[in-house]
Amino acid sequence: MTNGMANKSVVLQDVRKSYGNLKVVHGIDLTIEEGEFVVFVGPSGCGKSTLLRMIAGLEDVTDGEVEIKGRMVTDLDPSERGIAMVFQSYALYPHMSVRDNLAFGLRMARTDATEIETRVKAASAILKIDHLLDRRPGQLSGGQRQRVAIGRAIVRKPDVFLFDEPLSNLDAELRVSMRIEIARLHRELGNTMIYVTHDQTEAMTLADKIVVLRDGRVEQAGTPRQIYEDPANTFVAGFIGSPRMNLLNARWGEGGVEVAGARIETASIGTDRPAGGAVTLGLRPEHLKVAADQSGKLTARVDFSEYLGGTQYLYCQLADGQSLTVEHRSPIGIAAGEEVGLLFEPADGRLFDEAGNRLK
Ligand SMILES: Nc1ncnc2c1ncn2[C@@H]1O[C@H](COP(=O)(O)OP(=O)(O)OP(=O)(O)O)[C@@H](O)[C@H]1O
Repeated sequence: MTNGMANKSVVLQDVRKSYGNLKVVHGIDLTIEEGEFVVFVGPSGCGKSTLLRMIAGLEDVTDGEVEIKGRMVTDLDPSERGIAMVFQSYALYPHMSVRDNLAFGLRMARTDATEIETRVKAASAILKIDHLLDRRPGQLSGGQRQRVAIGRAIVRKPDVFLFDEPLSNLDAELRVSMRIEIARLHRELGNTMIYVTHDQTEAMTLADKIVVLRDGRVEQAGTPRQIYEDPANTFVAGFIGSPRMNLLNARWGEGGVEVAGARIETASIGTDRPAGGAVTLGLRPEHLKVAADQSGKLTARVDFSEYLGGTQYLYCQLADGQSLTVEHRSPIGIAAGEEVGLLFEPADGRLFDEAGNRLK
């Protein structure tokens, strides 16, 4: 039952899930190292919560194996897996004080009373909720409730923390500060954490490893930087990054690709194919710059411009009607209707084949 690999925290082997005839998770293999912060991200319905709940033991696995800290836990109850889960809905007991909410799970597990007190004290200090211990959940703000929910996980001293969109019910400002709190918590506790979100900023800022899911499959797993700079396909390229990466329909030409009548040398992007075939050129908005004199690698008409203070977004159209977003650091006085030349380093471009897979 034990594989002897102490550094592996959670291992999924060909994990599948069906509801009746509906297959929602299609065979996922994933290894999560001890202490890693892993974020499952993907569009609504891609199966992230289902996958997390299968790790937790809240959903049965239709096929495959789940291993936690070298133990096969596929058929074990949630309470036997060494995990603690934090839900979006907080799931606190409304009639109990914060102190009792924190202590409840430990009392059920017949933990010694002094030990309970010590752990409740330590957790509430970490989360700065010591002054709220005698209140009930109804007397707390959303952010405070979520802290209590996280505290309840901490007191159990789990091997693995599981978070299911824990910040979705909070307003934007509080989400940012709680995000930083969770990062700090991970640094302080050093536990393995698995976190589900559809918020790519949370994914990018919290994760050691991001797992991008679509339709019950892993599209790519890697560090935030790998996912951002080396997306495996157009789905990942378009999903991570805001504004989105521009994905332009192009054709192979001589020594490069042709987009909207312009020729882009692709030697530095590292691939070359026979002329005529279709290809997608990916350009991040921040890699495009407006040329001072209208010359440039691409020419575009500005449809709409948004001034954001530190940056300016230009929503443009190329000669062939394809749209393109430019994120201009150092705002410039450009108005809708103007023609602009756009500059970029070809090496910043990313090429994808007709199936959407990255070409190198
Ligand atoms: N109990 C169920 N019965 C049938 N289908 C279900 C059930 N629970 C989930 N599903 C389906 O499984 C798929 C994955 O759902 P899941 O909740 O894991 O997605 P998700 O990526 O977490 O989405 P969201 O971000 O919207 O929460 C969806 O298509 C969903 O409709």
